[in-house]
Amino acid sequence: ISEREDILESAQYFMGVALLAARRSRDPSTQVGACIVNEEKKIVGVGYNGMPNGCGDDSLPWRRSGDNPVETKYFYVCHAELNAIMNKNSADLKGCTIYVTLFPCNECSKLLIQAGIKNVIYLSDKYHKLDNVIASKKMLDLTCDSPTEPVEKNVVR
Ligand SMILES: O=c1ccn([C@H]2C[C@H](O)[C@@H](COP(=O)(O)O)O2)c(=O)[nH]1
Ligand SMILES: [Zn+2]
Repeated sequence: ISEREDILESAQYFMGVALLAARRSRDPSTQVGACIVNEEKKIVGVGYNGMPNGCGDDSLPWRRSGDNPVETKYFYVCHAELNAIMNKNSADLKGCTIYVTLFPCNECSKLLIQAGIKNVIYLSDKYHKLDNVIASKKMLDLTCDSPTEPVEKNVVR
């Protein structure tokens, strides 16, 4: 029997899990998935962006803009990274790697850092010009073991 040559590399596999999680998101504009992996390369938490538990899928707004910010999604939505941390099935996340389909915002980076996550591998960096993402990168550069890395898009999709 000949050896298979198209086996997924582990980074592609974990980003694939993050992409699958993102498909659960009800956000009409940006769906984000996150997959946290420990040092033994085991998945310990998965999440996607969504409204808080118990708030009901249609009770809060999904719109991006409006005269009243209370009528936009931003005050309500739980980010994928927060949900991946909250869904963790392991006591602690020290030394873990997170695979995330969108570069984490500053608030998520603070959570990742405080949880002990040491590597961030991402797919899209579409908000790289925003101040919150610039600040996020500064914090991750100071705390991560290796520089935050993009995954080759064409290999994952
Ligand atoms: O670190 C992050 C940053 C953003 N998200 C989520 C939050 C929102 O649901 C979308 C962003 O919506 P836009 O319409 O593109 O502004 O992404 C996240 O989960 N993690
Ligand atoms: Zn965030």
